[in-house]
Amino acid sequence: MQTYSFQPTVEYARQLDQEDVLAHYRNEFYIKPDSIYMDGNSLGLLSKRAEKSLLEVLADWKELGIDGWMEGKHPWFFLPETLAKLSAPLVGASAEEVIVTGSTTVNLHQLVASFYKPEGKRTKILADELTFPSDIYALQSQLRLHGFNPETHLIRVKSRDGRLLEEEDLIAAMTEEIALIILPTVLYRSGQILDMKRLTDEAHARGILIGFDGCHSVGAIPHAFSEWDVDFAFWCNYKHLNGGPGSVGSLYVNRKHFGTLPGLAGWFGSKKDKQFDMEHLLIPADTAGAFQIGTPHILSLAPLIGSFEMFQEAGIERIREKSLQSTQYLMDLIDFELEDYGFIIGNPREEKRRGGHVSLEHKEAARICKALKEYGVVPDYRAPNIIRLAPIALYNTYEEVWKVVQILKNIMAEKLYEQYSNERNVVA
Ligand SMILES: Cc1ncc(COP(=O)(O)O)c(C=O)c1O
Ligand SMILES: Nc1ccccc1C(=O)C[C@H](N)C(=O)O
Repeated sequence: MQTYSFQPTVEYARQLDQEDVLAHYRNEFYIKPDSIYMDGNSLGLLSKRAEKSLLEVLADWKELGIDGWMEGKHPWFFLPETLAKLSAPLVGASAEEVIVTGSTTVNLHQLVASFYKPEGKRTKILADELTFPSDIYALQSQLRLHGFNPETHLIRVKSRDGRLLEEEDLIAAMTEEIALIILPTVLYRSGQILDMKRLTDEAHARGILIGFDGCHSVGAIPHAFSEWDVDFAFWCNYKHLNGGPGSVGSLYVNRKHFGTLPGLAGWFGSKKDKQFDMEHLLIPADTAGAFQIGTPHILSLAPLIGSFEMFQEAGIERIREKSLQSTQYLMDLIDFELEDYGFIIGNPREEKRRGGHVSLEHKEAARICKALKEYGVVPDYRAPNIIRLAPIALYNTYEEVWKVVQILKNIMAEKLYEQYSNERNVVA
């Protein structure tokens, strides 16, 4: 890639597209004509390879029935492990430390049930006030199961500005009353990346275990969970990883914790060769596979085969490089074109603190999003005032980014958003 040096012209967007080493991946996705999809951070688009692997698994079911478990093109019995091997490099882990299973919220429940061990004064869980609500609900219910009051035992670190979290504030809250810390890798609204290494070091220096919710980072930025010595993590595969609505999620358990009994046990956590002995004594896998519960959702795993292959081929470093450049380009265009219209860029500007989406704030955000949809752009809205825009490295072009800003400028200049109510729809 040439050095990036912002110019506002469409010719410059086209030049960036010509230099884009990942450009050919766009043809591998189903892209709706006359629509610009900027929502791959919420639900990634379908790729032809994901469709193909799903159809292959369906064909195995059609042909083989029960024998698909061991004899299919992608033997179902090992699919969570096969997919773990393909995706472990995305989080900087070994294959055994990852398993593709459950969903984000279920995996959080499993990991808290396994690693939250209140003892003496150390009984509280530390999280933050900006985290995704499902995580908070899960933590509150886990505390209740242990007989604690979430009001006193779930500590939510405050944000100074309602957008970002300061690592110092998180560290200051790591007191001797904290047994476990759960934080996002990337915040779902502002797109801020937390310094996972620093937070892990500080937690461990105080004898606290730490786990991360990687929903908004895995597939968008590189991670080094094992090198950073993170205790555990969990994430979904339907956003940046394009696994399809409700596709199976993933979890990571640091190998130093192998052997920890799963808090929520089930027979798919067994050692593979023991599972069908059907003994009433669980012999757990000696890998992250131990944290599986029941039968894998094979049809919701299948698209991940094709999708993960693409990530392996494209490489997360190249994906991050393009993502950084296209979000920078988007911010530069916003600064240049939309100065007069009351927008605030709410994500951090520094490369090492920003994830894969731009968080654009405006008091009319809900209806600006409705107008964007009407004019062919798919953004997403997060109440009360955020428009999230994610140029995705594998399928969005720089010219699309350029067009999005032109469309937005027209919506603002002509006040086209005024035709809509400034309220969210049922799903965002
Ligand atoms: C950061 C974060 N955590 C948790 C969830 C919940 O995931 P799921 O509904 O797949 O359990 C989401 C998205 O839905 C999310 O963005
Ligand atoms: N699971 C969903 C189902 C329906 C609509 C959106 C979602 C999301 O994942 C939203 C996303 N977690 C977010 O960051 O807002």
